[in-house]
Amino acid sequence: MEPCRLAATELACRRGDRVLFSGLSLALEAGEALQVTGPNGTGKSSLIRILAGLMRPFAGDVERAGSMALIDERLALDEHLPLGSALDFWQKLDGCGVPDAALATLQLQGLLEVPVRFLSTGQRKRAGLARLLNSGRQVWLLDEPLNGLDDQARGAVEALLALHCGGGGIAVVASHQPIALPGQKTLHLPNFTA
Ligand SMILES: Nc1ncnc2c1ncn2[C@@H]1O[C@H](COP(=O)(O)OP(=O)(O)OP(=O)(O)O)[C@@H](O)[C@H]1O
Repeated sequence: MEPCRLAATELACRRGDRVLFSGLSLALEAGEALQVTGPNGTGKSSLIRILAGLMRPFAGDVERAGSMALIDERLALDEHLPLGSALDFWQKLDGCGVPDAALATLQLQGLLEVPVRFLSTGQRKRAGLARLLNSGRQVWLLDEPLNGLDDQARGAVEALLALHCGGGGIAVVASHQPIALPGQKTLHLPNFTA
């Protein structure tokens, strides 16, 4: 697999009539992780969507190499299927299953028979992370991955991020909560407020 890379040059983001940030550049190579911090409304989610290619920046460019995955509050799993079947659906498309060890780390093994719509907030978040692992993508863009998680699950997410980057992946994590990341690089969005 080719090494992945994610770089942004002189990005600006406008929402409505407001420029949220400008002059923002970043560069991540294989194995690196970045936490994006800032108070509510500073544009963390907007930056993640720009990096994903889902939103056009007001100015600047994004350079992407490698396969990408985005996790936000929307759970891309069929609400009517048991969790195991909902994950299997994507496994068939992606050709990449969730390793048993990851299911155990995310404490999902006992929930595979439960319909997705019955999962609690934290369980839904963990299911979304299983879907992420299922996709086998190189560049992870995670929008508030710790929301709703208990301490044990937070530790699991940190462990999965360390494994992912240790294996040559890249992670960008938008979070207003502290999170342990390999290298512990931080980009504080208010520093780029226009
Ligand atoms: N479609 C839109 N049109 C106009 N303004 C928008 C639009 N979407 C978001 N915004 C505004 O852009 C700003 C940044 O939103 P964004 O969701 O990127 O912030 P955030 O830092 O992720 O916030 P939070 O920590 O609350 O998740 C907010 O003030 C929001 O109201």
